[in-house]
Amino acid sequence: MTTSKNGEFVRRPLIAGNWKMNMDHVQGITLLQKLAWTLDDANHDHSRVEVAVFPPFTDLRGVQTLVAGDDLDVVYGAQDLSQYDSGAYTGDISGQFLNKLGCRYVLVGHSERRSVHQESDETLRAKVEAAYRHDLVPVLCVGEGLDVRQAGRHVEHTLDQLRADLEGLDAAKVSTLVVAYEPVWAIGTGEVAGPGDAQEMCAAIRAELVKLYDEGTAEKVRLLYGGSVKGQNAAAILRERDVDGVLVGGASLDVGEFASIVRFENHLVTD
Ligand SMILES: O=C[C@H](O)COP(=O)(O)O
Repeated sequence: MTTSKNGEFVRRPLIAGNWKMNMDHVQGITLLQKLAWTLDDANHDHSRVEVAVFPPFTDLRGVQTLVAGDDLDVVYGAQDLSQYDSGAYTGDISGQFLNKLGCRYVLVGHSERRSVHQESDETLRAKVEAAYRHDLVPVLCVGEGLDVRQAGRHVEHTLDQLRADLEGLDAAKVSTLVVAYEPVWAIGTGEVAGPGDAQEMCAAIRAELVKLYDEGTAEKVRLLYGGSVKGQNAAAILRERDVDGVLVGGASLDVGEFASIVRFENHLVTD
């Protein structure tokens, strides 16, 4: 996490909670309400560290109503979107609908979409474009599996995904992008990549963005790490220069744990 001389963050950190297929719309509201109270009690400064949740589609209307009704500073996004805007695509959700539900972000290419739903880079590129068409900020997820890591090809593999999914996208759009590096072997396994691994990949991604675009653009892109992040390891990861936030799965379902990740600055000195 890069800070300027006066202690301000150069890029506003983003702490994102991906609820995956957990929390029905009633449970989701309760979870979000408790999170907001907990952060309020801790006097969390949302203008300094942004907090986003990614509930299932069926929760989004309830989340929108709660956020608007209680004037919460927590923002939210969807876990996926269709590459198409409307039409005969049974089961798919248009970015237009997500925009109307007040979503700021949308996950694109989460490893569970790539593996369970076989989403190709071509599809993901179209989804990134669809997100921008509907004023949603894509959180593009990239990362390698265990076999690739063991073969020592993790950087090459992850940068290949990045290039493929961003092909044709202009610098103005990319400057608002969020990229989440999630090594698949660390997702939901308790196996967390070390802060050094997170930094190595985030630095490589930023260097690649400089090559593809320019330094000014690359410096604006926020890079997150995801994979078994908990309250106890978040600060060490977030201390790394090129890591601008975290994408949290399991621990985002536990209010105390997630709030402690959001409040990582409290642990920066002691960890
Ligand atoms: O989207 C979140 C990631 O898949 C990480 O999940 P996890 O924190 O449960 O390992």
